[in-house]
Amino acid sequence: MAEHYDLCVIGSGPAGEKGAAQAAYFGKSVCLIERAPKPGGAAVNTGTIPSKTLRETALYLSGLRQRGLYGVDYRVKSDITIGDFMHRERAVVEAAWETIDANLDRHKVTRIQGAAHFVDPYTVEVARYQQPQRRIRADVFLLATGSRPAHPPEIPFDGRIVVDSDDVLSLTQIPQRLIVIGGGVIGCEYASIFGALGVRVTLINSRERLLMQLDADLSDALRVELTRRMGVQVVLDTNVSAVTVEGDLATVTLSDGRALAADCVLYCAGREGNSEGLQLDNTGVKTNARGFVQVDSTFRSTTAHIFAAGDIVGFPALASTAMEQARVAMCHAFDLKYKMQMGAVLPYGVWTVPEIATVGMGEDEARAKGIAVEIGKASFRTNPRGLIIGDTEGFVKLVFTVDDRLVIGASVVGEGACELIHVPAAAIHFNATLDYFIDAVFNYPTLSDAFKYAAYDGLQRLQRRVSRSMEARARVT
Ligand SMILES: Cc1cc2nc3c(=O)[nH]c(=O)nc-3n(C[C@H](O)[C@H](O)[C@H](O)COP(=O)(O)OP(=O)(O)OC[C@H]3O[C@@H](n4cnc5c(N)ncnc54)[C@H](O)[C@@H]3O)c2cc1C
Ligand SMILES: NC(=O)c1ccc[n+]([C@@H]2O[C@H](COP(=O)([O-])OP(=O)(O)OC[C@H]3O[C@@H](n4cnc5c(N)ncnc54)[C@H](O)[C@@H]3O)[C@@H](O)[C@H]2O)c1
Repeated sequence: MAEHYDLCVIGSGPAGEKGAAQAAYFGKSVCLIERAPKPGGAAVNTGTIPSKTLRETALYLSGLRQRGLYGVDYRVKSDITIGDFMHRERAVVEAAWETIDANLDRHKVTRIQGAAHFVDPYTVEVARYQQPQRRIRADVFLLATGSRPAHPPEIPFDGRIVVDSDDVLSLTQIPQRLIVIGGGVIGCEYASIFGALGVRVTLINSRERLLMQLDADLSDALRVELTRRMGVQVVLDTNVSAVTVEGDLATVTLSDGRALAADCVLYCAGREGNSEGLQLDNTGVKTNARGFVQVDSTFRSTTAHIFAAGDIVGFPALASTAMEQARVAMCHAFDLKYKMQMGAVLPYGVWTVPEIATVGMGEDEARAKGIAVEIGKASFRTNPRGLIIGDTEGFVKLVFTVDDRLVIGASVVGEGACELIHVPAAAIHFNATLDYFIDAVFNYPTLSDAFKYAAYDGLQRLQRRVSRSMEARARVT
């Protein structure tokens, strides 16, 4: 006979864990099914936490973060092994497993290990390793099965020489030459990490800039830093026409005919939704061509009692948003009148070297939409804290409307960007104008203080606009 729960969650990544905890907190009986032996999904096991830990390790061991202080030759360790590189990653991942286990136990969530699929809209069957299948019935389902790296058939993935962002964590040695295909977030982050370790990295992107979703000045700053500080060769506006492997050597042929050789190729050009094994055709839940589940603004799928959150619904596909989407979904599923919508102001952090973070509307997007905006910028070069920590290339940028000086966007490039961005995020949430940054007092010496100088710069740019239009009017009359 099938067991029955108020809620059945499939997947224990950020969306599954937080959705389960949300419903359980409000007294619902919850069962969580996870096919992997450990919880946490891509965020803990293959994506966010491993890559961010490796970044810290690479920055520490290479001494890159301190080179602004002690010179370009500064190094903590010269022969970095894969063991050095991976040691801390394992420790952090294991600590994250414990945190998730404790959270689910505290909320009395029933855990089942196995791969779930639907047999009808209210019943899933769980295939378990060397154990009998188990049937679960529930009033509400949360699909939180995440995404996986896209594997185009023409790329000869072998998990050793041609790898995706999951396999890269199992490399047995640090490559000497690495080709990264894809200048999106994953490609740029791993190019930074391996570049910091001293690996000869070539980063290939089919688009004309890295991280096309960012303002051009931000992605240009990243390209310049990758090239200048880490010797990464950035190839833009170029497609890959073939990847071949012979012995221990990979060759990547570019659309312009060039052939590049390397001992490792990391392919990271997009992800697709983990929906195909769920047998959603037994439920009426609709997906798109890339396997992402269609949901409305409450994260309800095309079948009323089945919700979906996190990477399985596609954009923005971040751990940060996955958790919130799942909480919102559960509030609607059980009418909890608690958190009925996502926050409107979503920060976005990219853990490249340098770190980049944005919030709200970018300058380029605002101008493309015909919104009259001005910007204000301040460099870490003239910021005392920037000088102290040796980050003189970083900067902050505010985007605001010309008419009423309403701050609609902000970005930060440099040390601490992903933390600093929460300052303008709060300002945008509370509809602050530029005057907030003019009036606020910031600790000294801090990088946050740069926002005040960005606001001053914004005022000066506004003033120059007024002067220019007065001069133009004077010329006409
Ligand atoms: C390299 C990399 C770096 C990243 N860095 C960041 C970052 O810095 N910041 C950020 O916010 N986001 C980052 N992300 C994105 C983030 O990891 C994902 O957005 C997040 O993990 C999505 O959470 P989720 O719960 O939707 O899915 P996942 O974390 O993918 O979890 C889904 C779970 O469902 C399980 N599952 C799938 N199918 C079944 C089934 N049929 N039965 C049972 N279980 C099943 C899987 O085993 C998995 O454990 C990164 C991703 C990658 C790949
Ligand atoms: N810091 C973070 O928040 C973070 C970090 C990593 C991943 N993620 C998540 O993972 C998702 C997937 O990231 P991604 O980098 O794999 O994909 P992406 O879609 O962000 O970027 C893919 C890039 O590869 C390029 N490309 C595609 N095919 C190519 C080819 N044949 N040759 C050369 N270039 C090619 C595309 O033009 C694009 O610029 C992100 O959208 C994000 O949601 C987030």
